[in-house]
Amino acid sequence: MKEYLLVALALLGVLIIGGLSLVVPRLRRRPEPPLPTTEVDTRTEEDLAGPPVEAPEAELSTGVVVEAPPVGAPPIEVPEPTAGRLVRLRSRLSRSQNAFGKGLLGLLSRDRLDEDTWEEIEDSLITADVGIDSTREIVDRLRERTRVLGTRTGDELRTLLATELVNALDPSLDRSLRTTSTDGVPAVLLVVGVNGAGKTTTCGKIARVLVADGRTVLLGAADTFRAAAADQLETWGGRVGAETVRGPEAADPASVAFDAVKRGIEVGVDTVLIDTAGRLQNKVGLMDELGKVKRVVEKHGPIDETLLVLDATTGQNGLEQARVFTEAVNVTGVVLTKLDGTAKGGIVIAVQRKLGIPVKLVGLGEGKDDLAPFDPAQFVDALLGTEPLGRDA
Ligand SMILES: Nc1nc2c(ncn2[C@@H]2O[C@H](COP(=O)(O)OP(=O)(O)OP(=O)(O)O)[C@@H](O)[C@H]2O)c(=O)[nH]1
Repeated sequence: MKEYLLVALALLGVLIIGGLSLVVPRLRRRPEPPLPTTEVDTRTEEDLAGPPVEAPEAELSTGVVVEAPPVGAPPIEVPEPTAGRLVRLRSRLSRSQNAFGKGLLGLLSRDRLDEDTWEEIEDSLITADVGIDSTREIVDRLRERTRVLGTRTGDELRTLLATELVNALDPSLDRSLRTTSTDGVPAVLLVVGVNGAGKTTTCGKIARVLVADGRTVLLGAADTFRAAAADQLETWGGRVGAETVRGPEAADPASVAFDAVKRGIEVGVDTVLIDTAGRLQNKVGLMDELGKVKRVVEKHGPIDETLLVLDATTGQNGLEQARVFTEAVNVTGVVLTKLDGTAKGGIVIAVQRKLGIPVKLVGLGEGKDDLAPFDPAQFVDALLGTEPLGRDA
């Protein structure tokens, strides 16, 4: 009996030891993670921040800093494509539409186009800021054509008016933006204009237009007069993943512009967009400052595009200020902002005629993508509140 008890105890001991040897290693081993159903993001904050941004050489001398997008920044936006924007935003021209569409078309559809009616048509065009010379030309041609063609129906008159307005906008002008890099050197766009015209906003919107079209962009905050302008620009850039080069407050705008292009060459972007200040006491100061920005930037290569930003609501007065800029730098295109805020859409015609420079872009609101490439036929259709009449739109 005693032997049986000893054998049973020995067997029990063997069983316990065997069981433990199976269980203990399992307890020690870390449990296997469950098989992931989706990819797990194992990146650290450093990984997310991307490769470290090298400080440009110039930082040592001028204090210019490159702002990389902050860690944890909101996701990069994909702006809407630019094709057809003017058509989509045509309702923004509703104030001008009343003057042109309702006013002019109403006059033209009167039973008798007598002398008084023609005078009223002339007045309407002048009131809409078309400018005296252009108005005379448009009305003379309309009178002549209605007489020769014996045009009477509303549709025919509308077509004639539209044709004359499009002609006054010279559809043959080149309105493309030169934004493609050549031999690894980015295209450089300088944005000028009086303060408050919408320069910084326009720079941001252009950056979005370029990104939407697949370009890489770097912004240069050479408006060092107003500290908030650089912050504003940086916010615009950050939204579409574009770097901003800025300097300390009241830094030399030319040195910031220089460093922006230098950085653009280093990182190999397609386009460098430079925002400038317009708040200058007098014409000489403005000419000096912009002239210097131009000379210094051109040490890297020629400036590809100089855009003059004009506020459409300032009408004919804005045109006088615009002249100062055209004398200081070689303006290659006009951006007419705030067309949504005026009934005087005719200013586009006056601007082109007076300055002899094509309107390339129009601002139609404060929204991020409220900037459209300018197209004369689409613009006239929007002004008249009509559908395209078989012209190239
Ligand atoms: N309604 C409307 N507002 C616009 C348009 N473009 C710009 N603005 C507004 O105009 C105001 C001035 O714009 P900014 O871009 O700061 O002007 P700025 O020329 O850079 O001004 P400074 O930096 O002071 O020289 C802002 O409130 C913009 O939102 C537009 O097309 N339509």
